[in-house]
Amino acid sequence: MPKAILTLNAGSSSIKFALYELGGSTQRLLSRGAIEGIGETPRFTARAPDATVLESYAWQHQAARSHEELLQPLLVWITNHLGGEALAGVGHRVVHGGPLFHRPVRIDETVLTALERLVPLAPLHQPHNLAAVKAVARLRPGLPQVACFDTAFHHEMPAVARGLPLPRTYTAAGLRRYGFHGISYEYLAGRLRLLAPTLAKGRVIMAHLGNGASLCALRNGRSIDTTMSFTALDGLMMGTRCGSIDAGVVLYLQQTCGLDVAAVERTLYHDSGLLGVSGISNDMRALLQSQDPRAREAIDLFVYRIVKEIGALASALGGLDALVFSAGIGEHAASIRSEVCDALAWLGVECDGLANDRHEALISTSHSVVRVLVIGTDEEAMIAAHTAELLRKQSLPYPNHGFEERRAS
Ligand SMILES: Nc1ncnc2c1ncn2[C@@H]1O[C@H](COP(=O)(O)OP(=O)(O)O)[C@@H](O)[C@H]1O
Ligand SMILES: CC(=O)OP(=O)(O)O
Ligand SMILES: [Mg+2]
Repeated sequence: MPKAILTLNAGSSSIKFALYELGGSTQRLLSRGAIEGIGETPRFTARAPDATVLESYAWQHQAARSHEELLQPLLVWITNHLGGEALAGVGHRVVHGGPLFHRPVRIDETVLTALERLVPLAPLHQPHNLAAVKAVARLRPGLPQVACFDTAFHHEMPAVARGLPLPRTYTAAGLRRYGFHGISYEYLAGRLRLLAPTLAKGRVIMAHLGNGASLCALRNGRSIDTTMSFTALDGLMMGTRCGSIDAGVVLYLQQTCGLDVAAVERTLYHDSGLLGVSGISNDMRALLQSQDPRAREAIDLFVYRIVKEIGALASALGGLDALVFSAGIGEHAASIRSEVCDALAWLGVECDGLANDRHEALISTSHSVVRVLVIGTDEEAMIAAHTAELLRKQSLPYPNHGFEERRAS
């Protein structure tokens, strides 16, 4: 019976998963899927690598459901699908690793407690990431769980890129720039090394444009700066998040508009960005199809902020050799890519319209000083690789860890 790794990326409205067979030194994708519609009418879908549906299950009634209740059918399906209990471990996307965690780590009670303390630094993600960890610990005590961090890839950014110009008492307490989407950037850096090894050693900017959006500047495959910072609220405008904003706005919202802390958090994380500016949707597809001028205004601001931040990161890199688009918008929205590229003509970016419309891997012309690429990201594959590596290092079979100790006591 083959051993397998399950990856979980738990968010507020969905839990994305992937199942990999554990080979000698590689992992083979068996299935990918999601539990979607959490908080409304949840449904679970598992697909084969070719996207055919293997299993689909909808809960009967709309209800607030625990992660445990939501993950139970997934674990049962995995057991049946694999022909027995064959999971070797679960790898989680955990968005914030804070100052302590800068590589994947086996999760025990101590690790979990440390990660809980980071919830205020990633209120949109961390509580859901950790709820999935706790649910798996209850459903499958003894099953090894590994946390892979969005922040880890940026850990070695130069000190100047990590700094925040605040009094030392605060920076000493951990207030610094961390950066996110690192699992995605690590995957993309690996893909670029395979596709264009020489280019990968150069000055590269990657644009992860999904619901959350950020840019990463890489030199020789390593992050030297990124647009998100202490929290995943900084940098680019996003689906519902504002991105970089004058800190004075936060004071004004509280002091003059009378918003309390919870209302400020809701405004900046949930009600801003594409949704807030358009008043229509946080979904780029809906905005691109809309005739409403507010949709265009939101898209213009989204593109403008990307272009401006690319200029800033190109300065940090001292020039630019390659620009990589990725994630939902970056991989699929040709018009957004072409608007960004057109505005970067001064930097030597020249987009090939036909290649761009066809979503080809290389979308710059042969004259373009900067190579422009579209690379699909795969955070799940990266999490599976890290989880498998860590479990191998700790050599199978696994010793019992903190969760069981607590249960036994
Ligand atoms: N064909 C498309 N054209 C334009 N935007 C798209 C397309 N497909 C997906 N998107 C956009 O991608 C975004 C979601 O990106 P994704 O990487 O899936 O986000 P996340 O993983 O953070 O949920 C949404 O704004 C969605 O509208
Ligand atoms: C860190 C972050 O913004 O993640 P996501 O894009 O999944 O919301
Ligand atoms: Mg994502």
